[in-house]
Amino acid sequence: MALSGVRVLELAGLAPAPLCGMILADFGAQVVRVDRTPRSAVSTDVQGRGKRSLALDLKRPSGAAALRRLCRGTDVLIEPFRHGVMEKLGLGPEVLLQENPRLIYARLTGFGQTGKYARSAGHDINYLALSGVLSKLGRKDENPYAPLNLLADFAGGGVTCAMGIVTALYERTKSGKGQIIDASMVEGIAYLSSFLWKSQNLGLWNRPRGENLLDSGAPFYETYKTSDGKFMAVGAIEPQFYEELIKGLGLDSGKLPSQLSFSDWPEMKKKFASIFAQKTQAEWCSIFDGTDACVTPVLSFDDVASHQHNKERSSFIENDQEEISPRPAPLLSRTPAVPSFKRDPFIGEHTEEILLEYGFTKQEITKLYSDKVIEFSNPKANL
Ligand SMILES: C[C@H](CCC[C@H](C)C(=O)SCCNC(=O)CCNC(=O)[C@H](O)C(C)(C)COP(=O)(O)OP(=O)(O)OC[C@H]1O[C@@H](n2cnc3c(N)ncnc32)[C@H](O)[C@@H]1OP(=O)(O)O)[C@H]1CC[C@H]2[C@@H]3[C@H](O)C[C@@H]4C[C@H](O)CC[C@]4(C)[C@H]3C[C@H](O)[C@]12C
Repeated sequence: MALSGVRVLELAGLAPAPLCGMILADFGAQVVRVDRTPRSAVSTDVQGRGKRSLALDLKRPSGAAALRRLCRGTDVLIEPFRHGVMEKLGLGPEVLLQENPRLIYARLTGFGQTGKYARSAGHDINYLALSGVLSKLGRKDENPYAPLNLLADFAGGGVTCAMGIVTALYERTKSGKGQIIDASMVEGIAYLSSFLWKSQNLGLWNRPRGENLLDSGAPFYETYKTSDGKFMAVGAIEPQFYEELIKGLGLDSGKLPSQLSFSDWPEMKKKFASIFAQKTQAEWCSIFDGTDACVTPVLSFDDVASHQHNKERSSFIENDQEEISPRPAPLLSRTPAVPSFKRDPFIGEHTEEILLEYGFTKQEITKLYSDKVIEFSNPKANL
């Protein structure tokens, strides 16, 4: 796999850092999640695929010293705390990079390492708000609306940080040097929104929220309810595709206002809605599948894996526990990701084997254990 041989330590965090670690593990890196001890009964990390767990108390001097030692033998550290936490533990980048100049120290936070909010708590919605993007999301006359925690946590956070890590790993092949990555989710999501900034001059966003081309203003870029309570998604932007949509709906474009007549959009939406409400989702699929009308079913999580297209591409996978989840993307032709099919690790499940691998002796491990700095988990006790 592309990242095989890369050693990663991921300090356990909430949502973005676990995704970042899972991406690296899916593409072949050896990812160790450093969990807290005393451990809670169950890990809250649902993105532990392919990782192993080491339970280590970083607040104890010997625990922090153990992490320093682990960092000397690792390529990447992913750190998910607000600014100042690592410094307080004596584990700031100056210390760790001095001991291992090849280390890539990835700091994945909401607000970044500097600035007024660097030490403030926050979550996805706050980062999205500060990036400016939240102000664009939502329907007409409604409050701004955050699409779950997908944008800041995962796109602007986990994925962007993984890109930073892979870029730094590539650069290191030339310089031999590591570096610090300051991955702010506010900036990650702002960067992802470059298109919105750059397209302002095209007049795409001149109207209030919810009245523009791609923000649910246009009738041809909308979801519509079907007679069986499901939905269809319509994205017929280009005139030739719009024409196919009109045909599929049984309308005559000669008798309709022009596609880009903004003032007619609200009425056109009502018309489209009443037509979509007359057939089931399956009926609409049989009309639109195989056309260029850009009309697709809005699939539920129950239906998505069995949809013919997704099945043909094996886009979803099932692990040993019969849990279905998305296959890693993108597909690399020679060295594709090979996700683990095993269950996620229990906290502390691999403490001993990891420490041995990183050069700790049995005696050192026993001492850390008797000092309650590390913890082991017996998987059978968790079943
Ligand atoms: C799914 C829920 C999560 C949703 C997340 C969401 C919407 C997000 O936006 S996540 C993005 C959050 N932001 C960031 O990650 C940015 C950077 N981080 C931060 O800003 C902060 O970390 C913070 C604000 C997120 C949290 O602040 P906090 O004060 O708690 O932490 P820090 O200041 O960073 O300091 C960390 C301290 O911890 C010490 N530490 C760390 N590691 C160790 C260690 N190994 N040993 C010792 N000590 C350690 C460190 O030293 C710091 O100490 P100090 O403060 O003294 O300096 C899920 C959210 C809640 C989940 C549910 C919940 O857990 C209950 C159930 C549990 C059960 O097991 C499973 C079901 C649950 C219902 C569970 C379900 C879900 O997972 C949640 C709902």
